[in-house]
Amino acid sequence: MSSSFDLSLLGWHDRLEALLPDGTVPARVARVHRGAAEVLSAGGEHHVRFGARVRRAAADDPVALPCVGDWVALSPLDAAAYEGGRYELAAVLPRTTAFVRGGVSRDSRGGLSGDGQGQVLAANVDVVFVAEPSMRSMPPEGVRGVLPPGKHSADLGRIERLVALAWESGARPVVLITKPDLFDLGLDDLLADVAAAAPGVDVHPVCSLTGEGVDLVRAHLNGAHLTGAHLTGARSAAAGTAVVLGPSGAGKSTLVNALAGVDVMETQQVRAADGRGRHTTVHREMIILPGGGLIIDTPGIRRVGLYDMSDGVDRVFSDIEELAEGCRFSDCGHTAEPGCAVQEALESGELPERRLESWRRLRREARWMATRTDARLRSEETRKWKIIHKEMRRSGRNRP
Ligand SMILES: Nc1nc2c(ncn2[C@@H]2O[C@H](COP(=O)(O)OP(=O)(O)OP(=O)(O)O)[C@@H](O)[C@H]2O)c(=O)[nH]1
Ligand SMILES: [Zn+2]
Repeated sequence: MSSSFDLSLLGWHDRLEALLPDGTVPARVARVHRGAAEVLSAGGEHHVRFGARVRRAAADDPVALPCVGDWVALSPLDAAAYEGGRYELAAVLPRTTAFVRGGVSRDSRGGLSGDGQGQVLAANVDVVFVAEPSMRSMPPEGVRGVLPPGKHSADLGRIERLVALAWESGARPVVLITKPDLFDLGLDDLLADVAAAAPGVDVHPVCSLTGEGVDLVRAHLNGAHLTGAHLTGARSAAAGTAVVLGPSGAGKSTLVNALAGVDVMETQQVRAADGRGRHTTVHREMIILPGGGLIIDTPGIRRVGLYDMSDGVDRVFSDIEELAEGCRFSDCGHTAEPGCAVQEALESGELPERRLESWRRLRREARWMATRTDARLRSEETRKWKIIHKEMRRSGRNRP
């Protein structure tokens, strides 16, 4: 536990300095266990327990629980007070962005307001790389038969969903078209289609095998492209924090290896016949890149595609939202209503049918997710109270 870190390589910047309580030491959470965390401070790696204030806050609202990516304040402990640790985790510094599952909304100023039931999966992520392979052997869901040669099979709906999630978290999405070497013909078409599906989002091809485009990815992490409002005041060269989302076999681990310059993650040989990878496992939750910047990769983040994204959906489909403002009726369903600007755009070809359907599907899904999360939490709550009541009855019986 001795290697030390230059905190700016972990993304520490001046604005955070001002938020640090007196007498505490800054650190970044690399991993969380029950009631404790592994953190990186300038002095090295520490295992720290949550202090009383952190535990109390988390009992009121799980969103207050420290999570991977959090900047935290450590309080020194004297050796007698706590054997086995030199610090305790005294406070979580305000988050700039957060991947949250369930029960939390973002207020108008971008802050998080929990309803006591959400869970933060990763905090202070600046960039979300959405990896989509340039080709794959299987036709997209619902499409039967062999794909015509030269026509790409990128899943635009999936890209839209992941970009929506990125916006929802407060981070900036960047779409990476992986394995471009397997599909040079038609790559321009693919890039154009993806750009149309994710307006306002950078789209780059990146080949982890030849290294082409990897520097561009790195540049997004090294502050060269960091322009988000939440970063104003930050040193321009501050190292960025990223997550990589995308389907299994998209080449996420290979890309992280290429960025890190070493095999931090195990990748498997491509199955030559179909270009699809086999599932690979994660070995570390936070990968610190040599040139600065880091990648957070946790099981929770890997499943993030399943979670709530209602605001993000509105943003990724801002073109449709804008069109809808031109509809005659404010509650227009965009089907057969008179004066529907969305239908007009569809007829003129300005709006692809696929995109409107994707929007409808994701909105339905986001709504369904929200109700399902609520239902699950309600039943968990009921179960918890049943246990508590049972224990109260039992301890009542045992009383002399
Ligand atoms: N041709 C080519 N193959 C690549 C490229 N990048 C990755 N691959 C291969 O694609 C396969 C899958 O890559 P991984 O990095 O394991 O994919 P992943 O997205 O991490 O997959 P999961 O861990 O299952 O989520 C591996 O066999 C890689 O060698 C690329 O740029 N070009
Ligand atoms: Zn309409």
